[in-house]
This record gives sequence, C-alpha cells and structure tokens, in this order.
Amino acid sequence: MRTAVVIGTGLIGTSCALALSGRGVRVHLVDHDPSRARTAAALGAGTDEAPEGPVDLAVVAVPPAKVAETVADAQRRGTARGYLDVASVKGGPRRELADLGCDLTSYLGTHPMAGRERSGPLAATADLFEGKPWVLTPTPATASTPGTDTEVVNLALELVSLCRAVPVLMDADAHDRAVALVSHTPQLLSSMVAARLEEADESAVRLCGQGIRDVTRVAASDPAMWIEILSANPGPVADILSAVADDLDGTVRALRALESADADKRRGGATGIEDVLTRGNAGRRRVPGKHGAAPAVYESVGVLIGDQPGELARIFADAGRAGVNIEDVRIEHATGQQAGFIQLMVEPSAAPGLTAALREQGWSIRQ
Ligand SMILES: NC(=O)c1ccc[n+]([C@@H]2O[C@H](COP(=O)([O-])OP(=O)(O)OC[C@H]3O[C@@H](n4cnc5c(N)ncnc54)[C@H](O)[C@@H]3O)[C@@H](O)[C@H]2O)c1
Ligand SMILES: O=C(O)C(=O)C[C@]1(C(=O)O)C=C[C@@H](O)C=C1
Repeated sequence: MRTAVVIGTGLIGTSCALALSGRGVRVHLVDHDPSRARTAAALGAGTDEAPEGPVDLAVVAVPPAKVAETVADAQRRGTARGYLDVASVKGGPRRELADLGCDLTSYLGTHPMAGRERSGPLAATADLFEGKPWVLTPTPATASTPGTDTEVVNLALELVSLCRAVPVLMDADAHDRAVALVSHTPQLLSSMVAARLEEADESAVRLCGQGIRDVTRVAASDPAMWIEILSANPGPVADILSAVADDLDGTVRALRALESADADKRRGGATGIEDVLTRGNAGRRRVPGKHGAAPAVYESVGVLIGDQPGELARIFADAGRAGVNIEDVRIEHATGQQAGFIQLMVEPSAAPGLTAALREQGWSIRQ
C-alpha cells in the first residue's frame, strides 16, 4: 500500500494515520471539522491536502451512525480502490450500506479492539493497535451477490500488519454479540459504578484507590459516541445486562442475609457471595494476556518513587541495566503526598534479581 485517505481524524483515525505514515504510506487526512485534520497533520499523521487521484485504501473512522453515508460518499467520488471502516459495531453499518445501494465488494467492515477513554487527534498514538486484535468482517458471497473482493481483504490485512495489530476474521453479527460481552456491557457497568461517585461525600471520594480507578477508567469516555455504539447493538447488550442484573439481585439478597441475626441465613449469604466472587475469578482467568497470549502470572516488585519528573525513566533504565523485561506497570499516587507507589510486573524468575538490583541503586522496595 502506497497511499491512503483517513476520513475522520479523531483518536482512531489519527492513530491509524500515524502508524501508516510512520511506515512510509502517504496519508491524506479528511475531517468534517478541518481543524482536526490540520491538527492530525501537525502531529505527523500525513497531509490535509486532497489526493490528486484515487488512493489505495480509504479508512473511514467516523462515529458509527455516519459510517454508511461517509463510505457511500467516498465511493461516489471514486476516492480509493478499497474502503474500510473501524466502527465498534459491524452489522448495522453494512445493512445501511446495502440499503443505500453501495458497492459491497470494495467495502470491508473492521474493528480494532483498541482505544482509549479520550477522543480527538490529540489523544492519538502510533502504537495504539500494537499487539491488539483487529476484527475483519468480510461480506460473504451469496448465490446472487458477490462478497468482499479478495484485493480489499488483502489491503485490510496490510493495514492491520502496518499497525502491528493481529487480524481476526469474524461474521459481522457474531462480532456484535461478542463485543456486547467484552466491551459494551463493561462500558455501561463502569459508568454505573462511577455514577455512584457523582453525589458522594468528598471524605469518601478522596479515598479512591487503584481498584476504583481500574473499574471506572472507561467511564470518562465520550457519551455521544457511546450512545451511537449502544444504539447500534441494543439487543445483545440488554441480554448480557439482564444476566448481570440477576447476579446483582442475588448478591443484594446474599448481603441482606449476612445482616441477619440467624446464623443459618448468614451462612447462606456467605455462600452466595462466594459464588459470585469465585465465578469472577474464573472469568478473569480467561482474559488474554499481552499480545493475545494466554494470561501470564507475573510477579510484582513494588517500589516507592518520588512524584517528580524523570523518576519513571530512571527506574526503567535501572531495570533495563539489570537485564529485566518489564511486562506491565501500575502506578498509584498517594493522596496528599509527594510520592507514588509503582508496581513493576515481571516474570516470576526475574523478580529476585530485579529487587536486588533496584535496592543496590538505592530504590525503596515495598512488598
Ligand atoms: N474510541 C475507541 O476506543 C474506539 C475503538 C475502536 C473503534 N472505535 C470506533 O472508531 C470510530 C471513531 O472513534 P474515535 O474514538 O476516533 O472518535 P473521535 O470523536 O475521536 O473521532 C471521530 C472523528 O470523526 C469526525 N467526523 C464525524 N463525522 C464526520 C463525517 N461525516 N465526515 C468526516 N469526519 C467526521 C469528527 O470530527 C472526529 O474528528 C467510531 O466509529 C468508533 O466506534 C472507537
Ligand atoms: O480501552 C479503552 O479505553 C477502550 O475504549 C477500548 C474499547 C474496548 O472496550 O476494549 C472500547 C471500544 C472500542 O470499540 C474498542 C475498544
């Protein structure tokens, strides 16, 4: 692929454009808000000048409800050899394109399973998709209609490879049911937990630790975008949420039983709570680890660091000098203190050596 157009230069479009530009593709940036295309260009994602002729691939990275009309418009203009979108839902946009009478052979619905709770070009990063699944949902051929062209599937595979993501082929409706479980319901549950904080007393909110930060991160996402995503996938999300509601009902009953003066009822309550917690453990074990690999069990080395510029770089450099690969990192900022607590996740066999090396460099290790 030598040339591409990215239409919609927000978080996903600009991240994609940064990755493509970084690997030598000439990228043209388009947004209905021209200042966003200019910002993306200033970040090094490409040029906001129009291409002189058709490009190899058009990447449509606009909100889900705008996908069909944007692809249709780009096809009418003869913008590219192939067209793909990156919206978080796949069944609806394709049906809308079919209703508009668009050419489905040059179109491929895709969805990178990577994102952030922030929108716009300034939130974009070139490595956003690295190691993440990128779902491709080619339209199957039927007796009367041809499916997505092989050339377009190949262009999409090249894009996924240039973004260092991992391609996953799926049926569009199966994709929508899967993301209802692993993305759309978690978004709503995160929002619901965070909503409890809106009116909470400051004395409680100031105690927020890493647990609630993990659970509520995506609650900061753009409501307008999520209304569009959920509007395009309401049934599958409602099905999962109603199963969660059953668990909530059972958990409330179990907690009420724990308040009882009757020892038998209390035992029943504890069993109910244990049931939901152990099923949660089992589900969590199924979440894949880095780069889609089986979940790894890392050991954590805890270090106190000063809350000042350069501390993280210094500790990473010291770990590197000790020959240790840091697999993951968590940082907790202590309220009201000029210090933070960092947990370096490493292979269990590397933990003792890292602990010793960091101690030698004067770091304060906490277990
Ligand atoms: N945010 C995520 O985590 C995430 C992850 C994967 C996929 N997606 C999907 O990617 C798409 C873009 O999401 P985002 O997070 O980058 O949103 P964003 O708000 O950061 O960017 C969307 C951009 O599209 C532009 N736009 C809107 N309508 C347009 C139109 N008709 N023509 C041209 N430009 C238009 C907006 O001005 C904006 O710059 C959505 O379909 C979303 O479902 C999002
Ligand atoms: O990690 C985040 O912040 C995301 O928004 C990512 C996430 C997800 O739920 O995994 C959200 C929606 C997208 O369609 C794809 C990815």
